[in-house]
Amino acid sequence: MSVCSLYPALRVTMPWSCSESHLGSCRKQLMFCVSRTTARRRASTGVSCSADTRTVVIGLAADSGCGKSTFMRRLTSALGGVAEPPRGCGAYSNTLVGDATTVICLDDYHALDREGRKEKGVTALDPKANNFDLMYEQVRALKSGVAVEKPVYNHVTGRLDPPELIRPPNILFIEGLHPLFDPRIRSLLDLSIYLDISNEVKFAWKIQRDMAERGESLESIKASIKARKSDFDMYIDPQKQYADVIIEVLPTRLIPDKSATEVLRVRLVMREGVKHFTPVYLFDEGSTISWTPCGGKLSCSYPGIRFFYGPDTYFSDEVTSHSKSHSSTSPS
Ligand SMILES: Nc1ncnc2c1ncn2[C@@H]1O[C@H](COP(=O)(O)OP(=O)(O)O)[C@@H](O)[C@H]1O
Ligand SMILES: O=C(COP(=O)(O)O)[C@H](O)[C@H](O)COP(=O)(O)O
Repeated sequence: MSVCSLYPALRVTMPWSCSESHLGSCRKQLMFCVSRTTARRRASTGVSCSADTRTVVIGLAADSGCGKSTFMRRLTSALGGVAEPPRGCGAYSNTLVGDATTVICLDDYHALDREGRKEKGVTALDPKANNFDLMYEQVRALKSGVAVEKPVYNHVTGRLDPPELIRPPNILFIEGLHPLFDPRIRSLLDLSIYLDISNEVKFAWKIQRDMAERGESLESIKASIKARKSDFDMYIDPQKQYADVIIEVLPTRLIPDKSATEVLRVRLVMREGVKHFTPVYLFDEGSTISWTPCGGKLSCSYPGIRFFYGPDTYFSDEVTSHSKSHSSTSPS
């Protein structure tokens, strides 16, 4: 392979692209934000790279329940083929292999299993519970074209299963709690993404997922959220300062009486000057656009859609803000 490009996926409207079917159902509000200087370059978003011999590595960081797996499923399918666990792996593999992509979940590098964390009184978010040396060695090996035997963390038993073979793909995603935590691992990343989901939305997503899919009770989920809060603030949230792309999901400001988890606002921030990454601008580079369509033409209550693109700041960096609001109920 000589060139790879991710244009459709990293246009990243994430799961909420503005399609006709979404416009009709009126549930979410979107806002995108891109850096001002990168916005000057060209109209399409993309990662491109010459990759004759090496694997492109993309990190996706977020807390539990923030949509990492959902995002990865969508992204890998957009990049070709149905991403599935590797052939011959155990039943509880956390890995997804697609035509050009492999997604590994960094939970597999937990150094302490569930019992071990309990004994030591640490959460999975604590760096002490994770083996960053091995994570670094294996991501580095894959990036340089060498297959690895990666551990597997079994989320059902809470223990480590036998390792699985991971071959170097064209594009390797490393998703999890800490892809941007260790500077050695950051240095291996060609692109980094942070999903910054506001507490209201994150907890609603996590509670519904953990109850439906992981058999947890509401009380135990709430207790776990509480127990993890300080480690989230200390070890997970600060990673966003290193991300090239930040996707914020926040409660709406459009409809004050709607519940925060029904109507969402999304802001996309893209840093400038990232090698091989060409962020998006809307309509006309460097311009400011604000658009609110006529409510009478929407199938939802006015203003169901709001769209904005213009200057903004992120961690003191000047960025340009894209905002697009529309409504949709489908999460992914
Ligand atoms: N883009 C989205 N829009 C709406 N809901 C979402 C979205 N992404 C995730 N969710 C909800 O959040 C839950 C947790 O998402 P998941 O991808 O499993 O998170 P993570 O892998 O970060 O723990 C999902 O079951 C889904 O209900
Ligand atoms: O925070 C996470 C990440 O999972 P996710 O992002 O998929 O929620 C999990 O709590 C730990 O990996 C420990 O796993 P467990 O709680 O199963 O022991």
